[in-house]
Amino acid sequence: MTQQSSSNMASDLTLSNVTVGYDGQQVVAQTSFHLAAGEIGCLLGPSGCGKSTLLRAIAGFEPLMSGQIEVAGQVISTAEINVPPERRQIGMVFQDIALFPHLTVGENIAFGLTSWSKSQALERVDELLALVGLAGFQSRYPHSLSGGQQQRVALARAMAPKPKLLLLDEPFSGLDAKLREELVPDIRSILLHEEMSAILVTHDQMEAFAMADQVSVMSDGEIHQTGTCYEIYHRPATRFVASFIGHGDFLPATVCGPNCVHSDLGRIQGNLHHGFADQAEVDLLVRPDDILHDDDSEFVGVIVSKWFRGSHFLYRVSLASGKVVYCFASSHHDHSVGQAIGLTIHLDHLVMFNR
Ligand SMILES: Nc1ncnc2c1ncn2[C@@H]1O[C@H](COP(=O)(O)OP(=O)(O)OP(=O)(O)O)[C@@H](O)[C@H]1O
Repeated sequence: MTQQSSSNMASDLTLSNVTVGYDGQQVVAQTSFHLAAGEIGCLLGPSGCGKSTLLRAIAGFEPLMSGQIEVAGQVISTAEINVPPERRQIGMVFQDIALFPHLTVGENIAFGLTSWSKSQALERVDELLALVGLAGFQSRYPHSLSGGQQQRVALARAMAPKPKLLLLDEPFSGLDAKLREELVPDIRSILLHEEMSAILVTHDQMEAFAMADQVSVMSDGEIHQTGTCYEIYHRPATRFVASFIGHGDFLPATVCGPNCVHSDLGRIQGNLHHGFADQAEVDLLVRPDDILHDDDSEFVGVIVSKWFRGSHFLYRVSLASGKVVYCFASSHHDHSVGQAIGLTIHLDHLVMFNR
């Protein structure tokens, strides 16, 4: 069989009430999400929450206890059906890069192209090397490449046969922070260029934000929320998502109308209905970017700690009540711990949870 070199047809992925476990013990329970064709999804959560287990189930390495997985409308896993991994047309990239050390870069990338004609395989290798920024590296061996270059080759190898879906299991965690920051957006562009649907597993939210169109936030074997990066940060569906994503504090507050709340920050009028009853006692989520330093404001807080972040300062400030919150300030506003600074509140959509 010869393979056409036409562009990849991206596939969608649907998980419906998927439960997976080991030795009869559930590890991931009743998880559902849909990833549109050509999009990059992310499973984000703390260590041990079941991200890799779910990814391995999608790849076909773990059978389902119940539920269903579909790729491009075709059912590949249920409790009764388990299409073998090699017949799923799903590519994988792992944290431990695992290139074949005795094969050249070109041979590594061509490894899954045995059913392609030689000329098409060579063309595909050249195309991918150019795409991952390693044109001319065909004859090099893996040991002569940097970690970042090896990860690019691993990506090219996984993409070479044009899989329906690419699974990336913490592929950047072995790389240093600077390299990761450079590589992650590049890999996103490469996947978009190849129109390849992909799922990234990570516990690093900055990586998720830089890479994903859609993030599923997991804890203890459950997906708490699937949404865009903006949604999971600004509209967290659960307390766990609110605390796990970004910095933030919960302030005790009392509802004072359909889009109004009263707390230690005073009375705040939001711009969206929050859905809580009048006078309800709630916890209000306050992010660093909700409280800005403003020299002209009479509402003050006392700095209890500070971090210089280059473009800005992140302060922890104590309010009159003793509650401590984050405050965001431009990096020119270098104040000392113990100093009182003016604050303005920029909370327009109110995120609240029952107390
Ligand atoms: N082969 C296995 N047999 C039994 N239990 C397992 C097996 N693999 C994983 N587990 C357990 O399943 C749970 C979820 O593990 P999993 O590796 O899916 O989590 P994770 O979110 O990917 O964690 P990490 O980010 O640390 O890799 C953990 O409690 C783990 O100990």
